[in-house]
Amino acid sequence: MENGTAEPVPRVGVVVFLLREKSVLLGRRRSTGVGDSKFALPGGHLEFGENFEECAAREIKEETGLEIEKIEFLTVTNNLFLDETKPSHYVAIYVRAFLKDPNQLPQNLEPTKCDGWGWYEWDNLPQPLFSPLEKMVKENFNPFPSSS
Ligand SMILES: CC(C)CCOP(=O)(O)OP(=O)(O)O
Ligand SMILES: [Mg+2]
Ligand SMILES: [Mg+2]
Ligand SMILES: [Mg+2]
Repeated sequence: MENGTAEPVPRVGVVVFLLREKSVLLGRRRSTGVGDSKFALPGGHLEFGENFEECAAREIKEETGLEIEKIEFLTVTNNLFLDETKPSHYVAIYVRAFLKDPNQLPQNLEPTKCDGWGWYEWDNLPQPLFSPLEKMVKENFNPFPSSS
């Protein structure tokens, strides 16, 4: 069917593994959409005209106030949320990044969408995880540079 109807279409999200030593930044989502009350990486919808790095930096700034650098593409996953009250379909572009200032603290700038941000050891992640991240962890995905 043509897209003129209210038919849902796949959307693109850029999701950021913001790394600090052996930890990643996670926040518990308060979402009217997908992943409500699950721990998830920061990130969001790719907006028209952005490249992946621009989207990552913008979403991190919007959500946490943090300035990031060394943004690098890692992988892409196809995520179907067909059982949700409002079915959705996201292609998730995963990047990793680092803090420009390692001492900068995250702020919760969107308290209606997130309970707050925290650094969590990759080997000791909180539960429950947002399903796309849960799947990557179960498949032993490693977001860290090989040298680390
Ligand atoms: C679900 C995810 C892969 C893409 C959308 O992320 P999000 O709901 O955090 O989007 P926004 O930050 O843009 O509101
Ligand atoms: Mg956002
Ligand atoms: Mg977001
Ligand atoms: Mg957004």
